Amino acid sequence: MTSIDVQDLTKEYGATRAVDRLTFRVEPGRVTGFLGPNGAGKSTTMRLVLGLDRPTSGSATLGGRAYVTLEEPLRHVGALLDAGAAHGSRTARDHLRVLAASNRLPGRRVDEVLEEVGLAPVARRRVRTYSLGMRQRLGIAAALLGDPRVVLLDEPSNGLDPEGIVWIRELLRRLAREGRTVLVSSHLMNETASFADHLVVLGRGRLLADMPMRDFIHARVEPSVRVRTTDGAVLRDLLARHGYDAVEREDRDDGGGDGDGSGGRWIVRHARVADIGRLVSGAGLPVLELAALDGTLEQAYLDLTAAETEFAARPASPSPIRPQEV
Ligand SMILES: Nc1ncnc2c1ncn2[C@@H]1O[C@H](COP(=O)(O)OP(=O)(O)OP(=O)(O)O)[C@@H](O)[C@H]1O
Repeated sequence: MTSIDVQDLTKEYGATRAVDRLTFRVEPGRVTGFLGPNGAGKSTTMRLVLGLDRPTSGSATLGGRAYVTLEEPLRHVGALLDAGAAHGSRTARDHLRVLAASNRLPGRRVDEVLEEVGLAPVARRRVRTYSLGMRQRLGIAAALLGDPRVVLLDEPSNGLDPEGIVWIRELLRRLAREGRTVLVSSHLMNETASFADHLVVLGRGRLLADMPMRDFIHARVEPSVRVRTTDGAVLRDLLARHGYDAVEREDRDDGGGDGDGSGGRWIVRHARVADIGRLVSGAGLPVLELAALDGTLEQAYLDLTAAETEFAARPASPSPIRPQEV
């Protein structure tokens, strides 16, 4: 199995330390989301892993080997770093055929990956006529060409239409199921939440988090419960007697209640759905609605990176944050 190992990695550009003593491992068989604010060092780290730049110190290896020592590297590692990398005057098919030939890959792989990324019908068009999303698909085709064990994708959803976004999500999940090592950078938190199992988060070149996505969210966003019963006042007193901090939330649609005289929904902070359900039904109150409010990756991420964002356009959000009251 091929992991990516980043060990004490540092990269300086003049006075800028883009990557700062970074150590983490990307394991096979899962999708690792690579997150961090603009300028955090994600692309630089990927470039160092791919041997496109030399570290100032430390190392980045694939299955224990530096990229530059790999023969026919596309057979080991596929990467999408810059969707504009293909030559505009070439057709997509020719672009891939050149790549395949230089890595001694069979020509049939070109047609297979063009089919896989949905570009087969336009494969003979020049790349300069491609839209951003089509170029992105071509970059992904190039990454998959050598059937590699390791896949690194920098912002793969960039420019993709909704169908393309669903497609990339399913592709990433499948690559992980096949036991490949998949590292994907993104600024789209909902997207990342839909495909990542694990997260590596950077801030100003340093490692801020390296953990399962679920743990990352649970550690930062307090769990809450949404509940509605036939009698809001009785519910409020009951919850208060048991020490729960609950607030009534006006319904957005009709300004309160569902026409059944029950009042609005209550959001109970620091609560688990089983505890609130037991309490309310134990008191004999009919439950009209009961739901766990899970924190989102976006909330957890913003909480962590608020202090790390070099180019923040607004003040940091208060902490701790609550799940979205949807
Ligand atoms: N070739 C370079 N020369 C000088 N500085 C660079 C170079 N490449 C990156 N940097 C600097 O290194 C830091 C990290 O940049 P990097 O592109 O790795 O961040 P990133 O996390 O990928 O950001 P983004 O999310 O905006 O793509 C930034 O301060 C950037 O300006």
